[in-house]
Amino acid sequence: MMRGGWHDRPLTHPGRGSHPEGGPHGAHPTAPCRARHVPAGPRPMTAALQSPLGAPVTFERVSKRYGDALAVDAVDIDVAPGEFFTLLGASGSGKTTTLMMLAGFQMPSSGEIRVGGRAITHVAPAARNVGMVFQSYALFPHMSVAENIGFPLRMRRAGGAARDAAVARVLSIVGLEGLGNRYPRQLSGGQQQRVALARAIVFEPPVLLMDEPLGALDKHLRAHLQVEIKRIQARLGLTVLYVTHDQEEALTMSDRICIMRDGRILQTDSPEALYDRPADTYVAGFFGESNIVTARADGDGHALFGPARVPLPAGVRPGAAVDCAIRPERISLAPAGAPASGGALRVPATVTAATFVGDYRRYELALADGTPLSVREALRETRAGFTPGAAVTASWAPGAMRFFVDGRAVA
Ligand SMILES: Nc1ncnc2c1ncn2[C@@H]1O[C@H](COP(=O)(O)OP(=O)(O)OP(=O)(O)O)[C@@H](O)[C@H]1O
Repeated sequence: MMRGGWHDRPLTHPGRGSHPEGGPHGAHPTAPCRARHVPAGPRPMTAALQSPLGAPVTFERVSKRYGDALAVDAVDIDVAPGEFFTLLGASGSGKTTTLMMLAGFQMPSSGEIRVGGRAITHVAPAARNVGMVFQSYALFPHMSVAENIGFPLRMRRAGGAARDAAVARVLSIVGLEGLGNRYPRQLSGGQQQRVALARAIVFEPPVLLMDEPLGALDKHLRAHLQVEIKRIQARLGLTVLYVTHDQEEALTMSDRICIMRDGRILQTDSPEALYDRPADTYVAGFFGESNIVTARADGDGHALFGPARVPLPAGVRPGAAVDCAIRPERISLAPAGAPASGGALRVPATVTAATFVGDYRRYELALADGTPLSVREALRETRAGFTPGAAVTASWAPGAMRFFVDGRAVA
């Protein structure tokens, strides 16, 4: 929705799963249900129709308490101008509450939020100038597509010609040229979500909030719109705060991802860093798979991963229980007895299961002492796959391993 303003929205708060004319977001009973009124927009229309750069967004020690429950616990977030920033976490981790505090629909219990360097914690939603898109499209059913998209501009008293031009422009940006006269009920789910996106960006807000915007769409359409949203965001230079619980979506779309759990931020990093250097076992478990063996550190800086003796990072004290992790795709397989490549850890194993999964093969192995190991091998035309019972050597670079003590990564 537009500018986060109560005036800009259908009469109910368009939370996930809610219909524009239906009940408010169940998890947010305090959401606004005000009648529309014409706001004093923060910028004159002429400025709003120029292309602005995205604004930086800062949360400083922001908490939100509902009664006894701490939904968001002293979070610090810094989003750069034009950055695609994703909040990712399990259900109830505080993602939506964080977004709603930025939109102005929830008031922080403590801390400060700034947009473009300006403290907005006590600024009314209408004056925050953020665009919003929700899983439920929250379109006005009695308005045409063009009227829906032009609505925020009308609320900002944009003249007819300027409004028509802006609507035509965003219709083209979201790929809906020619559909301006249709009504929402005459559109597919994906098209309706494009209208919602067009409506959120028509006044060119420097910050766009998206809360599970693709959650209602099928997988194929999701993938398509993910690319579209990224394209539009890059083209307009918008700062995007995006909420999802889909890790693949987060990895594909984000410049940085902030992992939330129980209202806290566990790690904020690039997708690559989160995948390769998770700060703890929870984050490691969030993305992809890992083979994890818990072992005792010996007095010589090593631990046994099954039968393999692996070097540990400096700083692991002797006797500590260490979770030693290696991702399935970092392991190579060769027939037993094949020449060794230098530097790799090499472990004899037996294939217990082999599965063809299209672009890769997945193997389950048993190491000599029975330790199970999953391997994911990209298909190579030059070699046939191994079959169950085959004797193989599994190998990987020691540097590909990650180690955790008491759940925290040790580097
Ligand atoms: N209005 C409210 N009153 C009381 N508790 C609330 C309210 N809104 C959210 N909560 C609680 O705050 C916590 C965080 O909720 P929030 O909706 O932010 O999580 P989320 O990560 O967005 O979850 P989901 O992915 O399921 O939407 C949850 O425990 C939730 O039950």
